[in-house]
Amino acid sequence: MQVKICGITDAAAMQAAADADFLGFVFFPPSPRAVTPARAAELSASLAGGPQRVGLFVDATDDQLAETLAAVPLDVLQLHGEETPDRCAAVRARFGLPVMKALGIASAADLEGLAAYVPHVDRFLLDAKAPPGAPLPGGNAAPFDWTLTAGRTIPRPWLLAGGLTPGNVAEAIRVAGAPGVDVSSGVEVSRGVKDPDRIAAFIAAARGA
Ligand SMILES: O=C(O)c1ccccc1N[C@@H]1O[C@H](COP(=O)(O)O)[C@@H](O)[C@H]1O
Repeated sequence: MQVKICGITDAAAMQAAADADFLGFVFFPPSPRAVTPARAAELSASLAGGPQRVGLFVDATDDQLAETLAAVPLDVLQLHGEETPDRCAAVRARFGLPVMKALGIASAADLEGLAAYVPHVDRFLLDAKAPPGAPLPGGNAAPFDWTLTAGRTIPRPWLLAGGLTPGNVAEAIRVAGAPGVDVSSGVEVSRGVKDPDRIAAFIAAARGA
């Protein structure tokens, strides 16, 4: 079971998430979890081995990606906007890093859309679609119907995201058949502020599922 804790902004959250497989830094300024590349580098400096560092970008330009990567070493690029398969291929080729493509899922038809991405991405992150009027394309504490992925073969490694919490993650894994999970809001005390105890509880619940 792979676990990603997304939207890390402080050292206490970094420490609590040290047992996760992936840590996410949000490089999308409108997010309450956004960090500068310099801040992410500072936080990363305390990481000896351990989780892979994921940079979350939303329709980023090559310049933004290059500037970020010049400041902070990242292991995975999470593309959480409207990036097309061709754009994923171009990012992967130019920056030489694994690409995790986030896609909003609301129906079985949305899952059919994964096929076009398969040759160009290394992993999927299946999230809810942003609720109407939401200011962010993700990180909205919104779940999708977990039965949509039940019994289906997803043609790449994948993480389940959207509205997960320490209290529902075990059930989500069971129903969705997910091999990994990703959380942001569900381990926060207030929007954008992570709670180390909830992070630890989430990792334990996911691993125990
Ligand atoms: O977390 C954010 O602020 C964010 C901003 C823009 C795009 C994606 C974002 N977060 C990602 O969304 C999933 C689901 O979040 P939540 O657990 O429902 O709050 C999260 O795991 C991030 O990968």
